[in-house]
Amino acid sequence: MAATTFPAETPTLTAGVYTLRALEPGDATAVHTQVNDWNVIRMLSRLPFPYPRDLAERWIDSTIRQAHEGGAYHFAIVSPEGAVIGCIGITISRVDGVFRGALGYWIGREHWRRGIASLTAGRICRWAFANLPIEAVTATVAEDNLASVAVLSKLGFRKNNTGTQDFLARGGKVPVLIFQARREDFDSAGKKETTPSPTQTSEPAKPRRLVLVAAAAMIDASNRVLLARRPEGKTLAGLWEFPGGKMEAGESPETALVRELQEELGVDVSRACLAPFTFASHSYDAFDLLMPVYLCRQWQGEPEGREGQKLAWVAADDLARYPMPPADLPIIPFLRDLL
Ligand SMILES: Nc1nc2c([nH]c(=O)n2[C@H]2C[C@H](O)[C@@H](COP(=O)(O)OP(=O)(O)OP(=O)(O)O)O2)c(=O)[nH]1
Ligand SMILES: [Mg+2]
Repeated sequence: MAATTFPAETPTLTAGVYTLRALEPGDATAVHTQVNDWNVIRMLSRLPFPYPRDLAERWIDSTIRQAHEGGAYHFAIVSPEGAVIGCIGITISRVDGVFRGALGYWIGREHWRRGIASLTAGRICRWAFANLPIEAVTATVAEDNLASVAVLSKLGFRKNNTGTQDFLARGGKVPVLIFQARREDFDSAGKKETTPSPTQTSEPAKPRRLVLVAAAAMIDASNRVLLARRPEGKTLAGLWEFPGGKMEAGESPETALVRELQEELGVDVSRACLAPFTFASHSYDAFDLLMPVYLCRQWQGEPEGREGQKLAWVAADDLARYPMPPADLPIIPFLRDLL
């Protein structure tokens, strides 16, 4: 089903001046030359040292297969000059029915200390949370890998556990730190309200911003509800929402919703077909959301994701399987009762 589908290919992404793209057989020489370096390989658990050239070829083949199977997405990090200077990837695992991604990367030694790991790891995590049905990203690093500990901490990962792991190149077990990040760690809007620090409490409280959003539960002839996946780059990326958007100055909620449904889905809805249903009210970190939700059973045109967002028609009983913004959760039981 849609909430658990994985892309069948590794996409091409940009991170600053770098391009992240699927590995190709022609990358084997660059991969081999750079990874076959004790300073790089000692931090990678599954790689032997010395690293044979044909292993680079076989590994690249396996990355292409893994992407087709939805098991892992590995990217070559390509410099503006077109050189492969490192690799980064997310490997998917499923524990107790919950998908997670394990982040792994290496950067060629000549390219260290330029922030490339932070930049590309942040990019891959944001892509993964917006596009894969994962709940968390983990990263396991050798305890003496201070550079990676700094990278992960800066990105918002938290140390979750410790352990030991076999490191092939070091010939035995090495103490490791296991870091984890969740979607909200990469998204300020999704973060829980935090307790202010003592210095903050002595400052006058900032006025809260109220954001008015109009949204629709569009329901088809089979009583399924239309959900849209918030695309990467927006707040709450990767979460499934009711189509809609912010009311602009001077707009009524209905006018805003008719406009948003045309812009986002390419459907024509008449105001008479919008029936007030319920509302959501939620305090996000940065603003208070007030969102009237309308029912809509009639429109013209076939809804399509005009802003690159994925769409899913979801039966009431399946709604809970689609991660939604916290503001929307109280609405689900109402929809279940209705449908
Ligand atoms: N449309 C919609 N927005 C929701 C839902 N739940 C929820 O918390 N929100 C929040 C997310 C955003 O902070 C805000 C809606 O903003 P938006 O980004 O969709 O606004 P928009 O369509 O006008 O897009 P933009 O032009 O501002 O990018 O409301 C929901 O079910 N539907
Ligand atoms: Mg919107």
